[in-house]
Amino acid sequence: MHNILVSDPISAEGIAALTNRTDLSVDVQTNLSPADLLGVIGKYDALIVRSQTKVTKEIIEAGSQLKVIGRAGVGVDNIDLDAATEKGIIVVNAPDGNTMSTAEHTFAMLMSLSRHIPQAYKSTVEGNWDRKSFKGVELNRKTLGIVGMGRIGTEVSKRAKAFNMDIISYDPFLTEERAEKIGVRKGSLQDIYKEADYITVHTPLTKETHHLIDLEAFQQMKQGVRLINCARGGIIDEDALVEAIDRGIVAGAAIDVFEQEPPERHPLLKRSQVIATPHLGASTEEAQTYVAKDVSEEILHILNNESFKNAVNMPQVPADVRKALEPYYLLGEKIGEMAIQLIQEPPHKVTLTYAGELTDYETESLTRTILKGLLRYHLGSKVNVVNATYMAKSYDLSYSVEYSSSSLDFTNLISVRIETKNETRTLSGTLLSGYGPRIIKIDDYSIDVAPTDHLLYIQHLDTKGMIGHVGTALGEQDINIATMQVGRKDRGGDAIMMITVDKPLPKQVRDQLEAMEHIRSIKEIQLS
Ligand SMILES: NC(=O)C1=CN([C@@H]2O[C@H](COP(=O)(O)OP(=O)(O)OC[C@H]3O[C@@H](n4cnc5c(N)ncnc54)[C@H](O)[C@@H]3O)[C@@H](O)[C@H]2O)C=CC1
Ligand SMILES: O=C(O)C(=O)COP(=O)(O)O
Repeated sequence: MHNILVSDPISAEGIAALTNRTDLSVDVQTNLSPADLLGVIGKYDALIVRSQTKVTKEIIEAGSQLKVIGRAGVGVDNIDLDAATEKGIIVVNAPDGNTMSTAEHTFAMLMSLSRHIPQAYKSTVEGNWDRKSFKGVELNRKTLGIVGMGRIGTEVSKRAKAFNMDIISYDPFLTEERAEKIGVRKGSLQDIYKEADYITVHTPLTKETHHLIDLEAFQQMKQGVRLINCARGGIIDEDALVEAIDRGIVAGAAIDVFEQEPPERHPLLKRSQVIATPHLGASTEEAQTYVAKDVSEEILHILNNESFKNAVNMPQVPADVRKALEPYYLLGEKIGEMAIQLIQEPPHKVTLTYAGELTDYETESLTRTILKGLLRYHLGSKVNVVNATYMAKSYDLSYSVEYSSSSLDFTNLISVRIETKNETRTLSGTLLSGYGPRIIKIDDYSIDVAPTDHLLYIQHLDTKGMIGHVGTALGEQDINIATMQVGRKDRGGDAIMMITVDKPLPKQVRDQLEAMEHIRSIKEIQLS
């Protein structure tokens, strides 16, 4: 039974996929204080939030069972992503469900701002009939600057075009081709400041976008510019906006989101040029149902160990790539697990090489799986594909990935080279059609071994009788040999045996083998 906590108001219809399940327990508790949440989070496997709940490092650390945090919406700035990644908790969002609603809200704000609708409404219901104070401006033939041309920015641009606006946009990922296709001009932030009559922001709130629009930016803007923020409080510096309004640079601002929510008597709210809504961009029947449905589906997939698509703290793996790589994940994990057991000292560098048909795929997810196998051996189950690269870095283990055209006549090949201060070991494996994962090379020795639970790797001198001696020693202690592979470099030189046995070796057998003449080293390899 998995326990799920929903800590912000969410569409009941949207989460029906979770609440209808008898194998899940879903608690909806939308009035928890941070202290309450801290007290209860320990028993939940999944947490679903909107923008209200602040999922801090402290909450994440107290979430000892947490596997997934679902954001029923887009912005994840209320979730400490680094803390979640460090703990191996997947964070998923619902990136598409509220695009239309937020674009429409932005447009409602743009129009309200131009025609002073909120101010005029207030005046009218107060009994006035003031037709002079609320003279507006047309959108027709005005220039709209859009900062952030993602999903919402693009939908806003379509609506603005229908109003015959000229659109100039800045987004680090906006190419000339895409700009042309959407029918907007690509420009810099400075171009926008110089030319725009209206500026609307649609970026996430990040370190880079925090106070992106500050006093210096306002000083470059056209006198009488109007601003809209339906993205995140903090992208526009609120104090600078107040100053820009007071200096007459900004003629009006429409604000849906605030640096602190609720904004508690911020001077902005005292300016008659400012209209505001309480973070309503995504608040429609439709958007709330879509985002809740999307995030519920993702949570179900994650709790059932199925593939999912909207993780924000690990790479997205398209379904076709995941399907193609699925059988390699097991091979990769086993190779990682074996490689770490071949070395005697802490590793400082790992090089992964993919060859054959693996070079056709984006292999980041496979890399994470190999690192997971490698790190788990010492660090345990706290390592998973979400935090594998983070964990590697935090243990000063650098890793790199190479693609090779040489796959040693196999259709696919994964090699791991693991380096310590004094040793370098390499291990290669392949997925043999019809046979599954095989280890086909250790250092310079070719072998053919299935990565089963108990392996015995013996380095010895190539001399007669070795196989018999080892076989007899194991047999006498009731250790059954399932398979045995031998390999040598040169006649009479270094040789290896790779033996698969049915159970771990008792210490006395190990000691006995180690004491045997011509045996150089014995390594027991346990795979999970
Ligand atoms: N008011 C509300 O209720 C809602 C607010 N939002 C906010 O709107 C934001 C945008 O949402 P989407 O369009 O769905 O996200 P998106 O991810 O589709 O688009 C964001 C765009 O911002 C661009 N960007 C990032 N840094 C930038 C920078 N420094 N300058 C210019 N562009 C930059 C990205 O390249 C991307 O194209 C969200 O991050 C969220 O914070 C989203 C939904 C509802
Ligand atoms: O999706 C987003 O980023 C939003 O800002 C919507 O926030 P909300 O879910 O309405 O609290």
